[in-house]
Amino acid sequence: MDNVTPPKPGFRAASSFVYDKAFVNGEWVAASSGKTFEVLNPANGKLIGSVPDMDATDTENAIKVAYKAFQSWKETTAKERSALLRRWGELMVENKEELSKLLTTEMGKPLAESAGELGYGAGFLELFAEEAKRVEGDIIQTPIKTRRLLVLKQPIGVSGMITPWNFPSAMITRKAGAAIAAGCTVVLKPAEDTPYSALALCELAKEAGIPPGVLNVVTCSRDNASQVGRALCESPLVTKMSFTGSTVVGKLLLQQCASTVKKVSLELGGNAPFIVFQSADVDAAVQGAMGAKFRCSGQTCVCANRIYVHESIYDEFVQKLAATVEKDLKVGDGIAPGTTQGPLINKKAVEKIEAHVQDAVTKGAKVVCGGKSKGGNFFEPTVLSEVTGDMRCSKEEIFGPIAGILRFKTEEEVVALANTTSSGLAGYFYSRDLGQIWRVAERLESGLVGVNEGVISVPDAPFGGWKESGLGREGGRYGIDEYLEIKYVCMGGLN
Ligand SMILES: NC(=O)C1=CN([C@@H]2O[C@H](COP(=O)(O)OP(=O)(O)OC[C@H]3O[C@@H](n4cnc5c(N)ncnc54)[C@H](OP(=O)(O)O)[C@@H]3O)[C@@H](O)[C@H]2O)C=CC1
Ligand SMILES: O=C(O)CCCC(=O)O
Repeated sequence: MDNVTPPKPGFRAASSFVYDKAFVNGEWVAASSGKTFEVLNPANGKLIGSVPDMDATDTENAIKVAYKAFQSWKETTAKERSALLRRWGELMVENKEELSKLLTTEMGKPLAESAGELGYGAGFLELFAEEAKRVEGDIIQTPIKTRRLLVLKQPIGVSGMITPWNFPSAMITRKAGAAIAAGCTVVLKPAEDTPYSALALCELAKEAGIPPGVLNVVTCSRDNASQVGRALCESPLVTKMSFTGSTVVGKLLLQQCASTVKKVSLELGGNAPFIVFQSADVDAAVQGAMGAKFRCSGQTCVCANRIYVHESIYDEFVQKLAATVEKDLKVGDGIAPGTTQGPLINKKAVEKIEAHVQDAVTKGAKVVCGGKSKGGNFFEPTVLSEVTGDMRCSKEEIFGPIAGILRFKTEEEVVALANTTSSGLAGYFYSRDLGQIWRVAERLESGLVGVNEGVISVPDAPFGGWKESGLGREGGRYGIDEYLEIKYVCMGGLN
């Protein structure tokens, strides 16, 4: 593997954050095959650069490095790990402007959203810097006088991670921050579309003083993703696997992890209901739907997917949502000032959204606004009325800027409809009836519930899904548990 000299540390321009090698053992390395793959800007199709197309052999090498580093990293104190994580987070904030430009360039979301993601991502490092010091064991009351019963919490070991393109920075710190705080080491594969944000984070981790081998990033193309994933899932040296992405890939990785009985965290697809009850403040619900639906051009796993509106306020809601979409949303290159809707990630995503609109219209939905591609990877933010449960946009995760609006009559009916899917990530509802707020919050079958709020993610709260939306929790004080093993120690022979 040939090493390259990275640019000098300190505050710098976005272009100097473009690292074109993978990061293993604190060094910038090429793929052992010498192969690379191209990364394109989704807004204009222009080449950003090329990064190593690593394979199973490179991954196994990175795993060995991480395993070796784990032997010393697990012996560090929580205070030491905390200080390094805190500095890593501070560096993200200090370089937020330039990192945001890089993120927008490779992923497409508007600059303001990229800056928001950088702040959110740095927030996980701050949080886990604090939580590192709160990993505490227990001394249990003993039922036998000559014994003392202790519970220790220890780092689980080398943690494999696979992250998606929609949050190329925050999904890394949400996972790696928790693992490193717990005393684990990391081998991470970012998405093919967005390796640069991951590599920039490696440089900042190095600058923060995180030792070689603790954080390793293996880049690869979509063609190599399955062999890299398999190497992580099947390695006996990797004792934890964490994935964010589609449900279909999550299920595959879960099967692969069975061979070594790894602890697995999965953050998978959603199909979030967004319910507007009769008592709701309709204007507030419209604003909530704008955030829940159109953030990241609809490409988040917690985006509102099925918008159920009570029949008595249906027409008012549809008209107000469409008017707000037309007034407030501007499609364009995320780098351009004023853009609120960047491109979708690639052509395949645009084709999927077009197919959803066509399917809905064929089955009786009406296009209230939008509905068409705008060329390249751009798609008009779209509001569809008269949507029904048999349409693809109700049954599948849309992952794009289509707001499909369904009618309902009763609370009982809509809660049952909301819970009909195999997904259970996020759910939202607007109501001013206190009894209803408690009932519905408790009855929705999802890991996250927004009550009179459309954007609810914060580093401090647990994030994760029920049913086929996932396993485990990230963020908050719960996130670090995923990277810890519990050990019961029985001390006997005492008088
Ligand atoms: N929960 C969430 O936040 C996300 C949900 N999705 C859902 O998935 C749909 C498709 O998006 P897509 O990007 O294809 O999602 P994927 O699940 O394919 O991608 C997520 C990550 O998994 C990797 N990956 C893909 N196939 C494998 C494999 N066989 N073994 C190991 N790793 C693999 C990807 O690598 P590579 O990029 O190289 O393919 C990427 O790093 C979206 O429309 C959306 O519905 C997508 C992204 C995030
Ligand atoms: O789409 C995702 O996987 C992450 C959602 C971002 C968030 O709200 O944390």
